[in-house]
Amino acid sequence: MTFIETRGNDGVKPAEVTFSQAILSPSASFGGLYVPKKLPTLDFDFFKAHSNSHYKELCKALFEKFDVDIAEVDLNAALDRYDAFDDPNDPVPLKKVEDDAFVSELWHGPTRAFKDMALQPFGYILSKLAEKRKEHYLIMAATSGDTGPATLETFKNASNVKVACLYPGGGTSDVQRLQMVTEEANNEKVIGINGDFDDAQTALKSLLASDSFKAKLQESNTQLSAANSVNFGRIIFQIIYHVHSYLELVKRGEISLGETVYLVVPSGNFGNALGGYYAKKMGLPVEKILISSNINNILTDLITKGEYDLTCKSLIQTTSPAMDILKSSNVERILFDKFGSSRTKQLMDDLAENGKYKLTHEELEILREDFDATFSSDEEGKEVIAEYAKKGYIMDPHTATCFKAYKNLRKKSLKTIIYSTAEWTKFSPTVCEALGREVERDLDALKWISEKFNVPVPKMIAELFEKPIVHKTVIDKEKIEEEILKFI
Ligand SMILES: N[C@@H](CCOP(=O)(O)O)C(=O)O
Repeated sequence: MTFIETRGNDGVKPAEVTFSQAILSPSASFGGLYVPKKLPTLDFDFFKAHSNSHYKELCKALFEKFDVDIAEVDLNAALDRYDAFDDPNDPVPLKKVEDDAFVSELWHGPTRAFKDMALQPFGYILSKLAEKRKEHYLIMAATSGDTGPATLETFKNASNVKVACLYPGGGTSDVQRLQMVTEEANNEKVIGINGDFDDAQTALKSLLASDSFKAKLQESNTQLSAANSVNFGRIIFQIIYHVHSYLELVKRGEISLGETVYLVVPSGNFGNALGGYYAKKMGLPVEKILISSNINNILTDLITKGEYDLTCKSLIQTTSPAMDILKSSNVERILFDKFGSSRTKQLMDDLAENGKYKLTHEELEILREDFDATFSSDEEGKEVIAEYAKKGYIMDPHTATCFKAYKNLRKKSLKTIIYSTAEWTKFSPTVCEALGREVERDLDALKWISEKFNVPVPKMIAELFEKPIVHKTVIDKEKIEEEILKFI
């Protein structure tokens, strides 16, 4: 399997690269992204053969289909990281919350968010590749709260790798921030910026595309890669759990093989939704992917009106900070898949030059064949948290946004998989507030919810509040490059 570029080729970069090249050097021509040249197909026999497979076996089978240039022994070792999840036999539990709705809990890994599903094995693979090639990499990450901790965790003390993690100062939950600023590994640097996630990700993308920055890194014998979902190494792992959750429904007799389902995906940078889209395109029986957002609802506008307009929006802080994003990376991969590289480049150029683009009526119709979208306010999210807490199910504010999509967007009465992207423990004050109790400190909120609903607080979250703050740097975005170079 080779990978091609969403905005076409500039004649300087190779027009096609292998998987390992794409993940080590994820910046494609004209600031584009790498995508598979041709997606493999998953047929009825594949699904039947894997209806009882362990999650790791399914991963291996999917990697085989993608035919990527990663040694089997390394893939196996990477997948062994799922053994440290809450239940190694079932790393992605599926919980029934309604007769026709099932929550796929993607957060049972070490940092309690879905990012671990991809970043745990991806971190092993990337560091192993670097080691084997005797190369050294700076891995950059921009985070609105969950990617940062997961990146730091997967690469801590890894060989041949350093990490620079950018987070918006004041733009994450306390637990998310503590997960980052208490990280002690000496190959990692955490940098708060005076700005929002879009500023952090814009800085990351411009450094990825900057020849002068890369030349400066070269002086320290270092190359540049990224841990965000701009890197296809993240996306490949984010296809698998969609297939797994579907097969789990079949296994439980909730659906028969071939029956279509809805997927409801809380979305910011769109990597999780893209994984669902690729799974659908490869053959997973999915009726539609329903996108849920918070009031930073640019994805809703795109999918319902065909408009992507940054000029009339500014980023608003919400109680679901991981989705406080307006410049959503992976929409570009969908545009490429639907409309090809020259149209994608045109739309991305429009966005860069004018801050907006508009799809034609026909293009919108094509997009809506696979997607529909809606958004929830913080208040609506809290109502959902309270409603399901009464039934004994505690969820985080990102997952809560999904229920409006589940209730309002389905045109057919099909079974529905709702993706839960983070554990409630990362947002306990919001959950407490939703349940009618005001608390000031995370620790009090964690204790109260845990006792009242008999849900555990994982050790890594409880311990955070005792740990020393290691990373105190908070800078203006103009200083990011300088700060990173000091660390290399
Ligand atoms: N929601 C993310 C933002 C980065 O997304 P990614 O999937 O591209 O890494 C976060 O929580 O950091």
